Amino acid sequence: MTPILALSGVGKRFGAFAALTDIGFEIGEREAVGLIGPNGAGKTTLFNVITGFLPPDAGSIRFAGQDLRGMPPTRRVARGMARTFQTAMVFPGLTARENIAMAVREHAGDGLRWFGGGRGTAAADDTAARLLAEAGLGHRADTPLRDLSHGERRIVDALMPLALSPRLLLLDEPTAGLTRAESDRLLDMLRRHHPGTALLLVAHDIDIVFGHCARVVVMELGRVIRVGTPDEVRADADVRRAYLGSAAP
Ligand SMILES: Nc1ncnc2c1ncn2[C@@H]1O[C@H](COP(=O)(O)OP(=O)(O)OP(=O)(O)O)[C@@H](O)[C@H]1O
Repeated sequence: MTPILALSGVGKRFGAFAALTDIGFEIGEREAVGLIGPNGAGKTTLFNVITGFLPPDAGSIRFAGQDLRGMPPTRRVARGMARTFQTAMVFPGLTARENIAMAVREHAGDGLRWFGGGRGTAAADDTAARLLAEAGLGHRADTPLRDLSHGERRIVDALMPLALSPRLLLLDEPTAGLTRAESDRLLDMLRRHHPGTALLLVAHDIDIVFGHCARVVVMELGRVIRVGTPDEVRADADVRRAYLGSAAP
């Protein structure tokens, strides 16, 4: 089967500094893949290259079989590649449901008419309510974003791109600042209610990555040093040296 994402020989330099060198790995349809590595390994740079915010200098990136060279981020999103919501389309004074409904309508090309109560408002509202209920936040749907806890906000952040029903969701530290229980709940929700969405998950907490991803890509100094199952990665001497330190994970 064609992988949803396939990287081959991807490189990125900042001047003389090689931030990414010869990056290659694949993500299967519906697969959850973790991306770990010490600070400065190049994880965020790789995210930006995959999503089109930075052009690579070398290599190819294919999404569902299509070469993404030169494709702007908005077209990548339209084709089913989403990342944690980073635009200004978040309104602290509006409720959780209203914010997510706006993301749904934005995706449907109907964003600005939201204010006028245009067509599709009820459907978008229903989708938002369903997403919140699935995430265990149904009781907070009518709470303004600014009144949610940090953990609840992170869950809403992750729900915004799900409004796009993406084929691939890239999550850069979605669990930062969450308790282990909140992190597990967020990732369980993603896998249970959105099994058709493949994930690329960056998280500093390796237990979260090992616990929720079928395979793990390990980066060090801009290179992939290992791709394997959590057990394989845990047992790998290079990974221990590079990322995990001398202590066994
Ligand atoms: N715009 C830039 N110009 C120059 N160097 C950059 C730029 N962006 C990133 N770098 C460098 O590229 C390297 C990789 O950074 P990146 O943020 O991708 O790593 P990371 O694995 O995400 O790290 P962290 O876990 O700390 O977020 C770092 O040495 C960083 O200083």
